[in-house]
Amino acid sequence: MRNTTSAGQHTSATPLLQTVALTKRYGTFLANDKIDLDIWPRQIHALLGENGAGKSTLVKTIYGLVQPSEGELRWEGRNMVLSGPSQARARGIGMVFQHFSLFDNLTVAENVALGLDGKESFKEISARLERVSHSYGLPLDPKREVWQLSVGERQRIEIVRALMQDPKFLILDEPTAVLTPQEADQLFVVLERLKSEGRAILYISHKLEEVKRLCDTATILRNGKKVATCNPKAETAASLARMMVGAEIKEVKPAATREITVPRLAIVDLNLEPDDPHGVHLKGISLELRGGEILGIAGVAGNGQDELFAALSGERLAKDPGTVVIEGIAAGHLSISRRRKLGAAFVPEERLGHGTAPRMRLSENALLTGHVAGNMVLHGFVNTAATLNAVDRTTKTFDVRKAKRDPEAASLSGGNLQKFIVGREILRNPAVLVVNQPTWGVDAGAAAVIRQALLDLAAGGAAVLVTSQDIDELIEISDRIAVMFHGRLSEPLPTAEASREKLGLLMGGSSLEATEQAHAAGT
Ligand SMILES: Nc1ncnc2c1ncn2[C@@H]1O[C@H](COP(=O)(O)OP(=O)(O)OP(=O)(O)O)[C@@H](O)[C@H]1O
Repeated sequence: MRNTTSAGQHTSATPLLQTVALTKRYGTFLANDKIDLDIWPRQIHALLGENGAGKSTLVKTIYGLVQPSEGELRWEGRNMVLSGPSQARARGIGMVFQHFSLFDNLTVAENVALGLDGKESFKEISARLERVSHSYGLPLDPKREVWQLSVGERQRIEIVRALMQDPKFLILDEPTAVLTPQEADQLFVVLERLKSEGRAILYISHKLEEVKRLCDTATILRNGKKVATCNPKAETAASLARMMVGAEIKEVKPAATREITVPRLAIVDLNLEPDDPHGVHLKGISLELRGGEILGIAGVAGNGQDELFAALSGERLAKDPGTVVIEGIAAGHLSISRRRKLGAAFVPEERLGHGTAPRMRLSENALLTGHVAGNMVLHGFVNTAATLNAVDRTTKTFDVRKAKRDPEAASLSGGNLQKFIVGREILRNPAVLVVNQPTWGVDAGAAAVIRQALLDLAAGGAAVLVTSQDIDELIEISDRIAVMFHGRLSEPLPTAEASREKLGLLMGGSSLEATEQAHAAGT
């Protein structure tokens, strides 16, 4: 499959895949508008655009999940009509989705077997899974159950499952959004190898620096239309962002003065056994967060961040009420609504299912978390005007793009749903905000809006606890940063002292490991 020279010119006559004037309408809304795209073998092709620009719609059409309204798909120069993903896979098109489609209670091998169309025995699938995963440097234990795995490992399953079908063309939708810098580096090695094997890759990402580093070509969509194709290596992150947005992106500015006030959130020696035998045990976590402050928690996914969120939000109750203190009130035993009534707001990492009910309209979702504080329920009746008003306000402030005023949550693009959830909670003006991965999947412009809103919320007197895998984000907005590792939290560092390198080492457990050993020796 040698089709490009080292200089990057194509030596094959026809692209591997072409979209010709590809158009997708939802009602009167044009999600994709006459898009022409050429993908060549041995090419890593970026697909860029703001949230809602039409990237997922385009790749879902190429993968047979969405039927185009007009236009044509061509595979190796010939017209291709796909009635579903299995037909796409049969041609050699693989896809790794932004949201994983894995069953938590099944093993790695069982999950992979479910996604394969072939007729291999389960034993053969397990053996091949182990072989393929090791050969690409993405080791997986076929026998482990998915709920035991970190986000990075779960994504590895999706990638290995796609690779087991020996694809000629692999689509990845924001693969590094939930990865640490080290995990992302590992993934890039795999992608370079796939490219050198002659495969083509279509890569959706909002991280422009990584696109510059990895991709040979970039196609940029805006409002459903293709607006440019360029060599990202010859662009700057700012010039790529400008092409996506059609304007300059605003810089995030901390308030000139921020008054640090009273303690609003305290965690006092929180020890929590996991729900399940393989979850993370929270050990001796203590911190105090005052009004006006943003505290960042960095860490590789799966080190207790989800367990800490559950303990703070009230999804998990603590034995001792005094381990979680909100606005001076011992709250460890209180339900999530009672904690909300104290002035706290919570934004979980998982958008669909956890952050929103996917099949409910946005206004109904607004009611779910807003009813305790707002005027959304009057005399026992839902005040529809108030719930719609909350949707409109969030939409306007956070530029949530959607096809109609009050659609089902699941119909929003990933980034727009994230903007809606984070925006909904910020606009409630909480005294304490606990947010996990605030800008996961959000485009550069919208990420700046969300970060600015978090800074403004703190400037207005709230205490903000942000957990993120994006170290640069934490450095940009936090006053102090702590690192989670194996269920323990490091002493927070003032951000001025928290370099990328230092945090990276702490995330790998460098100094916390010593603390753990000391604890182990002492017990
Ligand atoms: N099933 C659907 N019904 C109605 N509208 C839809 C549907 N699917 C997508 N849309 C709309 O089409 C537009 C494009 O969505 P798409 O998911 O392709 O965007 P995207 O560029 O992938 O965004 P993101 O970066 O946020 O993932 C959005 O405005 C979305 O609301």
